[in-house]
Amino acid sequence: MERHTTLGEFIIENQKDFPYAKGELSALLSSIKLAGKMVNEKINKAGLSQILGKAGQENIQGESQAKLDVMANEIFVSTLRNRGEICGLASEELEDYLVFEDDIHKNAEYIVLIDPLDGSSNIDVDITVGTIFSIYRRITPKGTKAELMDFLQPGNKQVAAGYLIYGTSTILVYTTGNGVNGFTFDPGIGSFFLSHPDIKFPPVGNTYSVNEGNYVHFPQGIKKYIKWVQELNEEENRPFTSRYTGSLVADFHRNMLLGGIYLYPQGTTAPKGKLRLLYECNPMAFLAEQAGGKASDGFRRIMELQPEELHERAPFICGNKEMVEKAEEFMQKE
Ligand SMILES: O=P(O)(O)OC[C@H]1O[C@](O)(COP(=O)(O)O)[C@@H](O)[C@@H]1O
Ligand SMILES: [Mg+2]
Ligand SMILES: [Mg+2]
Repeated sequence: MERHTTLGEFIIENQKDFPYAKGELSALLSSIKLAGKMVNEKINKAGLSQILGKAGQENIQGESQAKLDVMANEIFVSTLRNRGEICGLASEELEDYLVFEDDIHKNAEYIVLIDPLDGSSNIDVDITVGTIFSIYRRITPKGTKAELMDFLQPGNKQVAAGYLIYGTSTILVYTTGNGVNGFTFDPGIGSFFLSHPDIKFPPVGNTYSVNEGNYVHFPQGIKKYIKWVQELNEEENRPFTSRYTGSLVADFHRNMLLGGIYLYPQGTTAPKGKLRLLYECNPMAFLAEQAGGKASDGFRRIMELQPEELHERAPFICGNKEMVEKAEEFMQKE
């Protein structure tokens, strides 16, 4: 019988990538895995347990929170708080970052940023959703309280990033800067097993993911790029296929496995786009680059952007390298 590597084993085996590792990052990844299992369990029976629908309150971004947004956030915050590997946490669902002040946490090395439930508009209609996480080493000295500067680091300082996708099966995909690997959850055994080793974007892609309903608001460059992908050109395999789920994690995952590009550009109604730089764009950009793809705001590498606010947004173009460069070409021409 073929032996599948568990996520736990893989994390430990790959600790050697970090010569000075003391196991804190491995323990933190295991905590994220545990919280992911708990959220997965809730999502799988969402329709039966009164956790569909709105929570009746808004988050800092003025979005009405789904009950599952709040629940997933609580699960991640309590799991990560109780296991002492981080000194602070920031979340899409929390106005301000959390500082964990007791001694264990104060001496912790890492901070985490999360989008506890990505694709919230799809929860009640049983379409794939996800969780996104990004991990940094703190800047402030150990033994002190975490500060805003620990969170406002550019994406190229991430030590790890990943997502959980709650779809036909539940998969945890992550990178620590040595490639991207995916692990499928086996509910019968209760463990994640390596199912997608060393994921790379295929050489070419022909799928584009964008909310065309916003077309009228898009910048000229993006309008012209979308027209270009829709033109007939058999040699270049155009027109491309349009696929857009309304869940960044689901569209990114499909495009990384099958080839494609995801775009959430700025627009007249959203001058900086919709997606949040720190816990949506940066982690996906790290994964994309590690899988041979690219992520930009149309002009600059996402991972070089210097964040100024916790919940700031950024235009986001991410996918196969050539496809992103083509979109950038149209943006820069304009
Ligand atoms: O409905 P729109 O405007 O196309 O936005 C969909 C995008 O917004 C998001 O839902 C934003 O994420 P959240 O659900 O975590 O707020 C992405 O997952 C998705 O790609
Ligand atoms: Mg999101
Ligand atoms: Mg969310």
